[in-house]
Amino acid sequence: MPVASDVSGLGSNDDGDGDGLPINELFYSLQGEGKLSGVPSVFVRTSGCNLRCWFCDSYHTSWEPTGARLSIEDIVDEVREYEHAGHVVLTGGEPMIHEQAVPLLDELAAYGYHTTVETNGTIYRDAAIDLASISPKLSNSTPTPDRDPKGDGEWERRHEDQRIDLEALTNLVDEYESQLKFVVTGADDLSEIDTLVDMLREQVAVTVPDGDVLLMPEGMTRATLDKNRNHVAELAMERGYRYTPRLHVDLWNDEPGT
Ligand SMILES: C[S@@+](CC[C@H](N)C(=O)[O-])C[C@H]1O[C@@H](n2cnc3c(N)ncnc32)[C@H](O)[C@@H]1O
Ligand SMILES: Nc1nc2[nH]cc(C(=O)O)c2c(=O)[nH]1
Ligand code: SF4
Ligand SMILES: [Mg+2]
Repeated sequence: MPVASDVSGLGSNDDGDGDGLPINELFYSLQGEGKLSGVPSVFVRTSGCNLRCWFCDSYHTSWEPTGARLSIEDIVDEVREYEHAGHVVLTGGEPMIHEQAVPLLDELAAYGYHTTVETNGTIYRDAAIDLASISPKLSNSTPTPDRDPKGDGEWERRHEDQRIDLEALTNLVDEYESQLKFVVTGADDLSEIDTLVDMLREQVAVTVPDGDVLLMPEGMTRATLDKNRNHVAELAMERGYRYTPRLHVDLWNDEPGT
């Protein structure tokens, strides 16, 4: 199976061939997004991303990546401390930029965990993934100079060039149980989503039901979600796609470690 080789964009968190993974945070919460919303889960958040969405709710994994390198063994030991959790969510940043995500997922599978990987869908890896939670990035995510949180649009071109990789998306959808989770900012996004879903349906060997296409309101705070969620819910009803809440934001706003 092909593996995307360009995993650049790590900045200071480039893990090369080193052992372990740069971890930004590890915490226990409820899965807040997607088909498994509400399920108690341990979150392992890697640092570093190959994209730069202007709205990224995990700024310290993308725009300013920070984290400590932990061995696979130490990560698994920490996960196992949360004895009520049978689900692990590997997220980031972009977890699939890290080659060491594969042995981590193997080890978690060996302990019997259900694994969800939250990914932007630009990199395919052959790994022990029970649910590929794919969030392809629409043009609404591009850090144009007017909405760059850090600079003057230096990442605009690179983000735009890399945000969709149809081959990686096809492999992810063909090889894993999956959901396509789009961040929606308005009605204009729907034609872009329809076009991408149609293109994918032509490429993949499996069926992609409308129920596996999820619309998620943009918003890293409760206040922003209050403005966006009803409109996005109505768009999901109109189109027959599924709506996903951001349960963690509803419950805990933007508190870290939730
Ligand atoms: C921080 S990302 C990490 C995983 C991966 N890089 C990705 O984008 O899918 C986790 C999830 O949060 C979503 N997300 C990030 N910022 C958001 C925002 N402001 N509003 C809604 N969803 C957001 C992403 O689309 C993704 O589904
Ligand atoms: N509770 C909770 N659920 C989540 N689902 C996906 C998340 C992510 O950041 O990938 C996330 C998160 O950060 N918190
Ligand atoms: S792809 Fe994910 S982690 Fe990377 S900038 Fe976008 S939302 Fe943040
Ligand atoms: Mg999050």
